[in-house]
Amino acid sequence: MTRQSMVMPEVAVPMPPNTASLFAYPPPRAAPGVAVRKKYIQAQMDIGPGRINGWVESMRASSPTHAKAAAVLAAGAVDDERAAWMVRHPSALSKFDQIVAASKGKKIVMFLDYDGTLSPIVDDPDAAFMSDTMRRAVRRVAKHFPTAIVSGRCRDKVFEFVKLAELYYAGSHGMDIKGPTKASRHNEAKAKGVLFQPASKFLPMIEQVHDSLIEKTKCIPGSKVENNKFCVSVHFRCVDEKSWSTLAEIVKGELKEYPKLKLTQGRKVLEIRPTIKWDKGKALEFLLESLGFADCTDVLPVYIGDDRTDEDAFKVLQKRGQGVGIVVSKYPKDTHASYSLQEPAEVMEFLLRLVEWERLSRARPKW
Ligand SMILES: O=P(O)(O)OC[C@H]1O[C@H](O[C@H]2O[C@H](CO)[C@@H](O)[C@H](O)[C@H]2O)[C@H](O)[C@@H](O)[C@@H]1O
Repeated sequence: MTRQSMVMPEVAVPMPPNTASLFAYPPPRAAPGVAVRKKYIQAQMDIGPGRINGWVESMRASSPTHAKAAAVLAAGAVDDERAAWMVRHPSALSKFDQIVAASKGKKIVMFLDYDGTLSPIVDDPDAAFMSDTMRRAVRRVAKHFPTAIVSGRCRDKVFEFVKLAELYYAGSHGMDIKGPTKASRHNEAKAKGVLFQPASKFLPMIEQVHDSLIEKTKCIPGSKVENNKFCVSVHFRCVDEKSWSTLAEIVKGELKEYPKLKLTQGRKVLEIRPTIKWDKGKALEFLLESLGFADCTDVLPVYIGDDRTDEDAFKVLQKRGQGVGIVVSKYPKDTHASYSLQEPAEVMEFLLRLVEWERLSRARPKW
């Protein structure tokens, strides 16, 4: 494997210090000193067993309300920070030619997160529908490149949203992987029929936790507990901030009873999952291997995602020195991705450009 196959923006700007965690926007630019900023970054790390105040701070930082972030942007308060971030993580659209040039002689394999990447973030997780135009774009991508959806959601649920049988699906943050059920020209590879569930022994435990949390959170208006099969999501997007500490106490209390489970955090969601060493990054590696690209230099994995859990996949690409990581975000955030796109609409534009480029390059005479 050569370092040359990792596609980095041409601008030679060093990565920011590796804090290993993704932090949300807006950072406290007006903060007078390092201490405040440190506290802010700390609050964004995965929640440890610490005090409830720390939990609540972390919950607050997990995803800014769009109104708040937009207001800060409108005030021009973070223009410099954003411009600097865009230099380090340029738009995958503006650097499209650079990205496709790097794919010369290589097979592109596409990995797509679902929420916040293919569908916009909405209040009700059950209503995070994907538009028909996005579905058409993903279908077209999958005609040209092996394509996988990698999501924190239960695999069946994400399939209900995406509805494309020709794709690979990795649900429960990669803990539930299944190959396509519909034939396509990429399916002859070894991944056909693959089913991989490294956390299957946790299924009864997750069921118990889910049922118990449904009961215990009934008293908190707006909270929602989602069964993602091998993990449980506790949503607080619609919970009044005054009740966040109560919700955190409940989740913390539940975790105490299950030392084999741990807590991570997504966008306004607390996620309980097995302590096994498996994540979206491992799922990406597993799928590449299943597709027959384990130690190949002629493959270019492209991973697009918006969440902290997608950072595990970006880190894998970085470590392999291979591929293109694209973070979906309107706001600066600490990331291991090389490029950025602002929102699902831009993701769609990128996917369609890729399809068009592939179509034209096939038609082009090769001399
Ligand atoms: O890996 P992903 O596909 O990005 O899934 C991560 C979580 O996404 C969903 O929650 C998020 O989107 C919801 C709908 O827009 C939003 O209401 C919620 O606040 C977000 O956290 C999903 O419901 C979770 O189960 C996933 O873990």
